[in-house]
Amino acid sequence: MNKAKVLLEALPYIQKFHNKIFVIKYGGHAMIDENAKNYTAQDIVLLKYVGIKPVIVHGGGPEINRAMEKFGKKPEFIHGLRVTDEETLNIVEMVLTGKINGEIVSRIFKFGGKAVGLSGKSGRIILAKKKRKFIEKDGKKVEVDLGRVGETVEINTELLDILINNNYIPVISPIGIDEKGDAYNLNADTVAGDIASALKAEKLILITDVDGIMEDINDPSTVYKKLTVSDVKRLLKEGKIKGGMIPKVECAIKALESGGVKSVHIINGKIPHALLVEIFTEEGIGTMITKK
Ligand SMILES: Nc1ncnc2c1ncn2[C@@H]1O[C@H](COP(=O)(O)OP(=O)(O)O)[C@@H](O)[C@H]1O
Ligand SMILES: CC(=O)N[C@@H](CCC(=O)OP(=O)(O)O)C(=O)O
Repeated sequence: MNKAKVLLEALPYIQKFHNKIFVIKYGGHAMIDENAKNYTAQDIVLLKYVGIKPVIVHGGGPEINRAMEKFGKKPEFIHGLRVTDEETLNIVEMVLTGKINGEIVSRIFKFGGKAVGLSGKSGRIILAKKKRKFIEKDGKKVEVDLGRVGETVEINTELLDILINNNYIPVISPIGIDEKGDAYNLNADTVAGDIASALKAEKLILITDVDGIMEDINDPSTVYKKLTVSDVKRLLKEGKIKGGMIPKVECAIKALESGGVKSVHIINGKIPHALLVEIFTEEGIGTMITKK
């Protein structure tokens, strides 16, 4: 394709999204190598340069697993949530806030962007409380103790508004704080959805390691380009959406139905510049979910 044509195709989208907030959740599975990390950071910087306001929420599940193993601890998950004892919480904060957050900030800086690294504790962005989790056992609902796993009580946008309005790119780790000042480990997808709703974001973009939501999880050619909330609810009921994709679509539904977010996108961070292709082309590259 003619290079100028490619750029011109982006023009209506650049106009449409000027000054709009995009919350981008950068998942641990998408942070695979230097190239993939560079593409994502470059795309975020370009979004900022064309007048979009990106806000980054990151995960880092695989790196937390590796760190836990180094400390002789075995990662354990219940319905996709990491069982988090005190020692694990320290490892989670060390890896997410202490390492990955700073790396993303540096990489954005390397490509010309001004990012500010924060945990959800900073400025009390994520007011959290302990999450109570119930599972089905022998046909009965029983409570399981996930330790220091939290859920959002409230997102405080004050600090984020200041940063966004002064042209910074906030980069947030999914650690919350409760009224007493205790820290909690939260699922990064859920946090991204909550922050997107609180900021009244135009888009919530989830960067992961699969091409989008697939009809058949083993066949990438079955990726859905566009889905509505009711399509997603049907796929959930049919058991076609599993594992780590469940919290993603749950937060997508919540952000679209009650958060005022216009669209949620699930894209593959391993594809070069997937973010730009999804946002600035008609056909996109991943799955776009809308309310109707
Ligand atoms: N219908 C589906 N379409 C695509 N992926 C699916 C589907 N159902 C389950 N998945 C799984 O969800 C995973 C993405 O979630 P997860 O591993 O938690 O990613 P991340 O670390 O990026 O948050 C995929 O790798 C895939 O195995
Ligand atoms: C409670 C809980 O499970 N928290 C997650 C936080 C990181 C995360 O969500 O990372 P990904 O997006 O890379 O999966 C965890 O400890 O792994």
